[in-house]
Amino acid sequence: MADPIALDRSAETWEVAEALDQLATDRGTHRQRAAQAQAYFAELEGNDRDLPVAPLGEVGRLWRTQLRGSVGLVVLLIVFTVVAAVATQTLPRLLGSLVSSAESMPTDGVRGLLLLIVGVVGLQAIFTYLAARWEVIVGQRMTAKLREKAVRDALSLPLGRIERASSGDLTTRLTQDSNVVGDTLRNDVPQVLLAAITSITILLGMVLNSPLLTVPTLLGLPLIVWASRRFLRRAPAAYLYAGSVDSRLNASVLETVDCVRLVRTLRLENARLDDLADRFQLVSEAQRYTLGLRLRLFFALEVAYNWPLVPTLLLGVFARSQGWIDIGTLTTAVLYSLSWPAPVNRLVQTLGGVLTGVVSAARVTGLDLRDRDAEAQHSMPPRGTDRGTDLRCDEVAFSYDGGHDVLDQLDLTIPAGESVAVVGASGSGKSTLARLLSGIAAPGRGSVTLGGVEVSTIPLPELRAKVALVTQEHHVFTGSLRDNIGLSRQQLTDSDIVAALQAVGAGPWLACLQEGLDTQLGVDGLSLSPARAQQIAIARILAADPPVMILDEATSLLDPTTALAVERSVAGDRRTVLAIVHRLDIAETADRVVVMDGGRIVESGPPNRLRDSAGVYAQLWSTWAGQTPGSGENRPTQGRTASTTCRSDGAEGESSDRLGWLTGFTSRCLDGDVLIPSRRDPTQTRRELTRGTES
Ligand SMILES: Nc1ncnc2c1ncn2[C@@H]1O[C@H](COP(=O)(O)OP(=O)(O)OP(=O)(O)O)[C@@H](O)[C@H]1O
Repeated sequence: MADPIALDRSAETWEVAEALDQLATDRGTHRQRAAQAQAYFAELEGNDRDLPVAPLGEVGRLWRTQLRGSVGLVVLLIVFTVVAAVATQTLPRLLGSLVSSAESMPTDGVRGLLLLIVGVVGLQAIFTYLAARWEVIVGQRMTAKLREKAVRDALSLPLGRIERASSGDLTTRLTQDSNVVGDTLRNDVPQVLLAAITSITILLGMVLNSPLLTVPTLLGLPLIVWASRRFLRRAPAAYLYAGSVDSRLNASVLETVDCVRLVRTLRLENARLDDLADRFQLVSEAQRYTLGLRLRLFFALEVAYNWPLVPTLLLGVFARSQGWIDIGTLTTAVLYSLSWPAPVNRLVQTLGGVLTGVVSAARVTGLDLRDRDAEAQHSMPPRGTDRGTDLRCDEVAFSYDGGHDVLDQLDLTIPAGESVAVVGASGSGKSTLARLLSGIAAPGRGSVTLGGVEVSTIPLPELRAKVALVTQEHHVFTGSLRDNIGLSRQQLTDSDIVAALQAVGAGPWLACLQEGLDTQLGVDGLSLSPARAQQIAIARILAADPPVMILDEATSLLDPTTALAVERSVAGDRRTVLAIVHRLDIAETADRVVVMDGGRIVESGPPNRLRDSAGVYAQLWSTWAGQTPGSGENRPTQGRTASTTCRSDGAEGESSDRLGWLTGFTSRCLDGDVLIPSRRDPTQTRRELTRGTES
């Protein structure tokens, strides 16, 4: 996979600026240019680690969806805003009338006018208050809905897509981008609305007062339009770019924090700081570019909206001297000219905020896009007739990102109820096979079926109910032990949960817990070792009782005896099981062993038959048996069990999981390609990691 950091580095700021300028001058509609900008950045990034960004046009759809159900509130908001703006703009006219008629009008008339002015000021204050209050109510409602939608979209993203994306990108969208959209909806959009309505009412008031004295203000308008258009041509792409590099900075910070122990163990602090500095450099360059765009806009607009005051005054004095207007009209025109810059200034100041919000909304809406992924097909009508739970691969080929085929002409049939152990060298394609069988990815060629139905076309809920994939990754949710297991299936009884825990060898340490299934886990609760967490992850799936289970080194952190017992429990009840294993004593317990090499199945058969033949498995076995003390012919390893002694706090004591913990920890950090900045040679670092693990 191309290195995103290296690609970013090659994109010097001037190149970005040049490309942005080019985009801005290209012909085409605003929407076409936004699409071009997105295509450009996709190319610049040269990888699909970032989640998709919705076309800017989609943002309107998102906001319309958010508005649904709040239309009444929005209408009220607009009414309050318009009334407040009109009241504000009536004041200069009333003051002008007061000035022009002060001498001629009787005292009662002046008093009436003064009362009217006081009334209008009161009206303006009340409606400004109501508008401000409604802005917060509407904004908060929409923000809450948006957050819910973003989290829902993130949770329903295809697994393959989440795996490809960096965690920083997803986190940035769910936190920072969602916050920005919320702020925009709560603050910037109402401000823009109020400023736009106020500007229009001022302009209308000016024209009604004196078309002649409106001319200087109108002369500034072309400059406003030109500067705004220029800004809007360049800004979307620039803000998109800024959002993207910001995500990468966050990803680096998150990953460093996530793997902080490993960073310390391997003394990678300086490498991580260098990586952060490089990414921060890109962020500050992008921010400098967007700041430059804003400053140029502000400068042009400052000139455009400040200059009418003096010409209006001069023109007004001249018109008065000619007797074309009275003193009240002149006063009103000057008051309008004085009040004109404020809303226009507010409009411009909040424009940058609105644009940032639109771009963040495009990034949040991007979570809703499901193109380019196998899982998109799960919404297609199922192909084939459902005939149970046998798994079948026919002439399957698969490649990652259009690279070489990592699975090639692979044929495999697993009848319902059979347990199959898959063994083979690292990189032979075992995990890829597991991903295809569990529907995370679809084959490039050939077919993968479950009970005769193409896996990639089975609706996701149905597929998830039938096939469970358990990997080395495990997670303990904050909550009770009961909740942690019970969330896999509704209406599980305590005895079901205990049975699932016992099936994964957790019985002894469960007995140590004073609060039993009520024991709180996670933050502020009992902290479990990774091996215990792995037991919980498997128990959770066992409790769900799916007819097909695919285990991808799912017991790697458990001690050998427990691992063996767990794999046997999983295969019980004639469940269909495909287990990827590195330890051959576990493979020996399967009905059949399948040996993979170079993306193909090179051997398949009962373990004892394969062991007695002179094939690949026999060689693997003799190597493994030679390296593993205690292993012997046809005899699974009697491994060391983690000694379980109850500690005073009710948790289990453990002695043999530490190496497993470090191995799991390092592999997690490496698997995500998270830890090693681009300038390091990954092979070298892997070697360092291995040394660190061994020592
Ligand atoms: N996300 C990915 N993107 C690109 N290539 C990948 C990806 N995942 C795996 N590969 C490549 O596909 C090939 C098969 O990998 P796979 O993980 O399926 O093998 P494996 O037999 O499970 O290896 P291991 O035992 O080390 O887990 C390898 O060459 C690997 O580098």
